[in-house]
Amino acid sequence: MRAPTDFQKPPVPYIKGWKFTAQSHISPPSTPVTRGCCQNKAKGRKERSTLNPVKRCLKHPPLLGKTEPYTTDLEILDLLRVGDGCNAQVFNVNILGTQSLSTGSYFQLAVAKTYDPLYYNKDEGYLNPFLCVDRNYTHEVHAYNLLTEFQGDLVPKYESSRIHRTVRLVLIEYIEGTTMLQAKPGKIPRHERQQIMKSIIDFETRIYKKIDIGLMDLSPQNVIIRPDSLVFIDFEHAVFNHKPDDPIAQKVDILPGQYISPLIRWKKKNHGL
Ligand SMILES: Nc1ncnc2c1ncn2[C@@H]1O[C@H](COP(=O)(O)OP(=O)(O)OP(=O)(O)O)[C@@H](O)[C@H]1O
Repeated sequence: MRAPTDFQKPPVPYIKGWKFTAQSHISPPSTPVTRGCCQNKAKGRKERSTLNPVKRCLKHPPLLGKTEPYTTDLEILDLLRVGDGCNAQVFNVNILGTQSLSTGSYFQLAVAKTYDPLYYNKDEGYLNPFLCVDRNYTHEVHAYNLLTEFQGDLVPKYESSRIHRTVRLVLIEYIEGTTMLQAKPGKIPRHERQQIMKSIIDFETRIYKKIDIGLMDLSPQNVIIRPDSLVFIDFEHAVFNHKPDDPIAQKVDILPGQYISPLIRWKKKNHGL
């Protein structure tokens, strides 16, 4: 048996200037979230040590969904988060042209978030990359669909879900600003910092109460600060219907399937903020 690191992977193809065509794709429903649902079982761990990563990707194609015949040509402009080991490959793209029947307005510049299992190796094999990218893609798409009324304001506008070869991606609006993680709190007056925290709790509460989305990854890197507003990104860990899909997890006091005042939920919970 070989160590997984003995296998060579092709270099990450997402580089500045690369042009590619992506096809319209309708995501399958969001995958159920149950305890350990994305963990690698013994079989997966063995396969990771015995099979070349490219062959593994071919063996485990993403969930099917529905591919549509409309294509978009894209060119990578800037890399936002790209590399082997990243959860998703995130970069800015120029939309060169679209062959589409849709009359929706397309923006010229978009963020492409690409769920490529070949470069997903978080937690050194503890998690199964194929189950993770299926979960991440389907949950992100489902969340944006539910968040329609917030798009262009509290969350980026959502353009479409796409497929490039066998890899899934979403195109969303680019938001100019600084993530809360990059911001220097010492340079922001206290009342503004308090207003930021209030806006975060208000948003989380509104979507939890109104459209049944639980944000499991609400953290500083997922809040973009603009001069006069906040924009929230990254919904791949969102859960729906106020509860995980697991009977055991449902008994745990985090998402009991009913509305709870934010005063109570935020008192106990560590959101990493
Ligand atoms: N719409 C956007 N506009 C501007 N920057 C963005 C946008 N989407 C993502 N980014 C940048 O790319 C980074 C990674 O994006 P995102 O959080 O969606 O990816 P991720 O792989 O889920 O990240 P993580 O590993 O933190 O969960 C963000 O922290 C942000 O800096």
